[in-house]
Amino acid sequence: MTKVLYNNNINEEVLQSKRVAIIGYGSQGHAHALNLKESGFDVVVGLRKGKSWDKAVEDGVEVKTVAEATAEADVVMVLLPDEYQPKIYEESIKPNLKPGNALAFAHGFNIHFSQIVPPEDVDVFLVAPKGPGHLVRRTYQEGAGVPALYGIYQDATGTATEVALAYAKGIGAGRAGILQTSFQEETETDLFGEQAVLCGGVTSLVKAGFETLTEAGYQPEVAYFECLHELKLIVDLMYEGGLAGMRYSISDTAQWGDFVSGPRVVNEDTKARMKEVLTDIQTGAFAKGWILENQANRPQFNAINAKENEHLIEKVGQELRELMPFVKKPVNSKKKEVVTSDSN
Ligand SMILES: NC(=O)C1=CN([C@@H]2O[C@H](COP(=O)(O)OP(=O)(O)OC[C@H]3O[C@@H](n4cnc5c(N)ncnc54)[C@H](OP(=O)(O)O)[C@@H]3O)[C@@H](O)[C@H]2O)C=CC1
Ligand SMILES: CC[C@](O)(C(C)=O)C(=O)O
Ligand SMILES: [Mg+2]
Ligand SMILES: [Mg+2]
Repeated sequence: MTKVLYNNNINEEVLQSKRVAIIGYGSQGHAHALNLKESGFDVVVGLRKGKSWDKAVEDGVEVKTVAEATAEADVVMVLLPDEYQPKIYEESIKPNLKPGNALAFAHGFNIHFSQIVPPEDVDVFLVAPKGPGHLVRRTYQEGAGVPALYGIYQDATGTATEVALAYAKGIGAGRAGILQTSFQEETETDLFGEQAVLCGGVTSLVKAGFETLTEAGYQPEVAYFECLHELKLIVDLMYEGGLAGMRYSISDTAQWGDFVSGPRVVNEDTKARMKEVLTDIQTGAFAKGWILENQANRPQFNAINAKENEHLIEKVGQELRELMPFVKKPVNSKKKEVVTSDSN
């Protein structure tokens, strides 16, 4: 089995004498900055003036411009949206990097697809949490953590691995498990997971189930509870005990239906489509399309996003969630409004 590292395998001393700049204060940025700070590390956040800047100040974090934070730091973690990283790197990060610094990422996209080419005299590593930033923060506060991958692209100082592991421990990943990877493996598996299973796969499955029931005349509220709300409860059981753990709690009728009908819906044909998705990621076709979409100011992204927000499942869900005060309100620090060329 691959070696999994935990807190007691990692000596964080190497990071204690360093200043860490967290560039960006969104989903991942706020979690890394606050977790590292509470783990005892010296953190400065790099931002432009605006919503995130105000939020970071409110949270009691030291905030400077991206250029200033980079110039002061030994470790520079880039937690900007992937699509804006190359421009901000060229303008504000690269001119302020010093030999022996570490340049770090939470996703390998820009290094792997050569959108950022770092100088040879800095370390380059990734620490990629395998979970949304808001849960990296929430689980840390609860005394738990989200697992993370670490990978070294460039080791100019000879200490890149030590620093990366100390960083991963600082954000709480050592409570859940830290695995070694490469930039290629992290980039390709992360893109595949979010497209085929975690985000694209699940939303398509949920919508197809909801539409099948409502188009057959069943109440939208019943369809919402059946296909979306209960999904969390079922996935919680898988998280705790795998597929068998979930199957232990469901009825035998459900388990028989799982065995005979599941493969009618998700089958070899679905797997063939998944392989096509993976090929597009591996060849760089997906990355090229996403880069071009951004260069054109996201016409398709914005149109699909607007249409998705109008789906009946969203309207019904909003009404039902308002009647369930125990359901946590969505985190709204993450922008998802229409993006124009002036936004960044
Ligand atoms: N979301 C997640 O949970 C995960 C993300 N990742 C990776 O982490 C990285 C960050 O993603 P994510 O946390 O989703 O990003 P978000 O979109 O949540 O965060 C964006 C942050 O960048 C800031 N920003 C945007 N443009 C600029 C600019 N021109 N100058 C300064 N600051 C700017 C925003 O500030 P402002 O308020 O001013 O716009 C905001 O603080 C990506 O590489 C992503 O792939 C990895 C694992 C999971
Ligand atoms: C699943 C989506 C993700 O890869 C993540 C939260 O891990 C992302 O890029 O946001
Ligand atoms: Mg991911
Ligand atoms: Mg991702």
